[in-house]
Amino acid sequence: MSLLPVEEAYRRLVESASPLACTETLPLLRLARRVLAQDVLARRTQPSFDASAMDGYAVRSADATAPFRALRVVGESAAGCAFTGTVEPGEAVRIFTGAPVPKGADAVLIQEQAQVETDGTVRPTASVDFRQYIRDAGIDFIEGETLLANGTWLTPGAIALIASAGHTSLKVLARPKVAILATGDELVQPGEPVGDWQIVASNSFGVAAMVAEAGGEIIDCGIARDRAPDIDAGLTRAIDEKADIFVTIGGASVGDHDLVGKVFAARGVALDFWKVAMRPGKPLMAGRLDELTIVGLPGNPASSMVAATLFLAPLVRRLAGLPDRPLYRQGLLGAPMPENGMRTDFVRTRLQTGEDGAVRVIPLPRQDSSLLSTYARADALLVRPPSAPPARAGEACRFVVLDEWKGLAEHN
Ligand SMILES: Nc1nc2c(c(=O)[nH]1)N[C@H]1C(S)=C(S)[C@@H](COP(=O)(O)OP(=O)(O)OC[C@H]3O[C@@H](n4cnc5c(N)ncnc54)[C@H](O)[C@@H]3O)O[C@H]1N2
Ligand code: MOO
Repeated sequence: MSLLPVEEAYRRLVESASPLACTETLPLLRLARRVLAQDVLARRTQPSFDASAMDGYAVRSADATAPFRALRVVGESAAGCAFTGTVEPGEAVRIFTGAPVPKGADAVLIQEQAQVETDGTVRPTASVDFRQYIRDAGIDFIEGETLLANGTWLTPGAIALIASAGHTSLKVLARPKVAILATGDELVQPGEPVGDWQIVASNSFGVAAMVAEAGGEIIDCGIARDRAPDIDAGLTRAIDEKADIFVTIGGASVGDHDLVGKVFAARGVALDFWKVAMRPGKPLMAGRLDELTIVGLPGNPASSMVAATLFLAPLVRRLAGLPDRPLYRQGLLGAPMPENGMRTDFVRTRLQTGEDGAVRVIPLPRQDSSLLSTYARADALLVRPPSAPPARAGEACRFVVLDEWKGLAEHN
């Protein structure tokens, strides 16, 4: 099989995917980072009464025009406790922010513009306009109004709006379930004794963190030995647990112990592609087994993380119903780059924002795909297209931010 261009692999694996049909009903405190699976209509009007926007006095605006006369304070309206009488000419009602404006009053005189006399009356020191500092009933929303449409990504603001509109729980899209299986005789779980020739399985944890951030739910299938029945059992578990995506790590290349592809073939996985023209991450595999999407990540740590960044995380976001996040950004090369080979090179880099506001993309010194120390230090992947000619520092380039929080908080 020839190497598939990165863009074509993205089209096939990510762009062809659509949000899951599964929904669940969740309470307000669990709605963060979810996507609505229903329209949200206001169950009430907010505010349901004319409310004061300031602390002061509810007055008739005609009474607050020069020459100012003292007004008799006939009561108090506080938030949650209304004055039920009527403000007559020459009268005022002490009022606080959020409190109902009493009948008769048509403006709020802020207390900074009210002189309290020794006899308890108040004298305006400035005029107030008709309806000044009054929030009209329904100014935020009106009962029955559609506030949020099906498919909306629930931001903290949206969740507050939902609560205000009188809802306690809502229907949202289920999170895609992503089963992750590490493969390899050399792997031990973190915390287990590491024997001769062994290493700690690390990729599954990096990939799981990425999947969770993209809105997925993890099914940890642990480590499979380099034996077909072990890998097969992982796949069976993914199916039994109704995973939407089955991710394998390692065993994707051409070695005698790289069995993932063989197991998939034996199980009837329809392989869409194997091997993408990228470095690192070349032996990436994608296919389907009925409703299950299969993603075979390469084992080298940087390879699996880069492939997961470019394909798996966007796929999870798609299934979760989240908006696509633009992967590629523009910057300037922070160092000269040599001519590139046939695969798109994703170079682990630091980002630096100059005084001119431009983001400079600076390659880290050691790029071997086994190096997690380099990967973890990187902010971004510099994209070097296939066969790119040598480039000078300062030339325009594209890069992929590895972690939105780290990458953008520090550099945009
Ligand atoms: N003759 C060839 N050899 C290789 C080729 C090739 O085209 N021809 N491709 C190379 C490339 S590129 C990559 S990438 C690797 C990927 O190989 P696999 O996907 O089969 O990965 P493994 O061989 O299982 O492991 C590679 C490496 O990564 C370590 N590993 C595996 N899983 C984990 C894990 N969960 N956590 C941490 N580290 C892991 C493993 O111990 C190996 O050191 O193949 C090249 N070879
Ligand atoms: O693609 Mo491999 O990922 O070059 O190390």
